[in-house]
Amino acid sequence: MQTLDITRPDDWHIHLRDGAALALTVADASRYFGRAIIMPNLTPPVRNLAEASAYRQRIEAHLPSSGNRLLPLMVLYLTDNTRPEDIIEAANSGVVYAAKLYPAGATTNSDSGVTDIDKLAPVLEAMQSHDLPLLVHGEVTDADIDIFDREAVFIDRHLKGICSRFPELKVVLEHITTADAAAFVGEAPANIAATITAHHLLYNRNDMLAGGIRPHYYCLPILKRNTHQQALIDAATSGSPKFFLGTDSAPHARHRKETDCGCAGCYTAHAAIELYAEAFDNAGALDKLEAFASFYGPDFYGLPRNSDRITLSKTPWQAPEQLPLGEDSLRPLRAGDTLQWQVVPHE
Ligand SMILES: NC(=O)N[C@@H](CC(=O)O)C(=O)O
Ligand SMILES: [Zn+2]
Ligand SMILES: [Zn+2]
Repeated sequence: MQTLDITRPDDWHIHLRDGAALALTVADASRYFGRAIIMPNLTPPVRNLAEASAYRQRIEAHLPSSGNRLLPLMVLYLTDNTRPEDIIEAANSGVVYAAKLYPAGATTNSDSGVTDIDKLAPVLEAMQSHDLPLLVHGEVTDADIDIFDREAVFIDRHLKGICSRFPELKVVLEHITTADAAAFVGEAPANIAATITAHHLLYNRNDMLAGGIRPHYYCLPILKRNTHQQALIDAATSGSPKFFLGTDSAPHARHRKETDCGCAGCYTAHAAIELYAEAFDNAGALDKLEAFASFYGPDFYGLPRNSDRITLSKTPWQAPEQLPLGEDSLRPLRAGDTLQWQVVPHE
């Protein structure tokens, strides 16, 4: 039996939601991950330290009393009304580890996002001087830009400008989906990094659209063609410290995805490290998984690497058909299908 022993990984991009959903999402996230960057796109969003602290307490109420305890790293949601003082207070708190830029209307719960990125300059200045990383949902929202081009256009129109105007600002381009993004980040200075999801490593748009439309593969940024998928696999397995694990696990009730106008987001937290192991195994690069999953994220954020370990074994198992999300249920990625890797419990 093939096994793989790695330092405990962290998830640098996850949606836990709130309320009753936390029972599922916190249990799944805390099973193997040491820390998680908690996305702030609630309704209303997490806009300041007080809201981040309150949200962290609601998450902590669901942490298991024994076994691994997840450390939630909170994130502020930038709006048109965010003030530099909000940033400074958060950066000094030990609770908030980043702030997130959602262009207004770009993705799920981004209505309160930023409408004019140029006006964010004083906030970005404060983030740069207080070493608070900027996390970016990098897509333009212009109706005349094709949905498959929105990430590449965002890099050209906005990200390049932000990076040159704030050369010391730490920036994470979240959930990258294109060869353009992988190349931009790969060639940028060390303070520019990217997260990559398991589903963007495992799938391309054919998996979502060929032979029938599969709403559970629909997420934003949308899956691209296979050449982009290959560029992401190459980046994740390259050994470059600029690319690290961020699941973007994003739960939506099944009836909100299987409908006329379905929500964007794939739920992968039920089998996150297992799905990454499969993607790295498929690429013949299992030896690169540990650094991607457990080293480069904390190194970038200036945090210590986890000191304990987990063990994966190549033992096929069946993913659940559905999971309870509060009063609703959700279909996790690969529902009912065979997964190749599982985590072996340590004594
Ligand atoms: N990725 C998604 O498709 N959805 C995320 C939002 C996001 O990360 O863009 C969600 O909150 O559902
Ligand atoms: Zn996003
Ligand atoms: Zn996300």
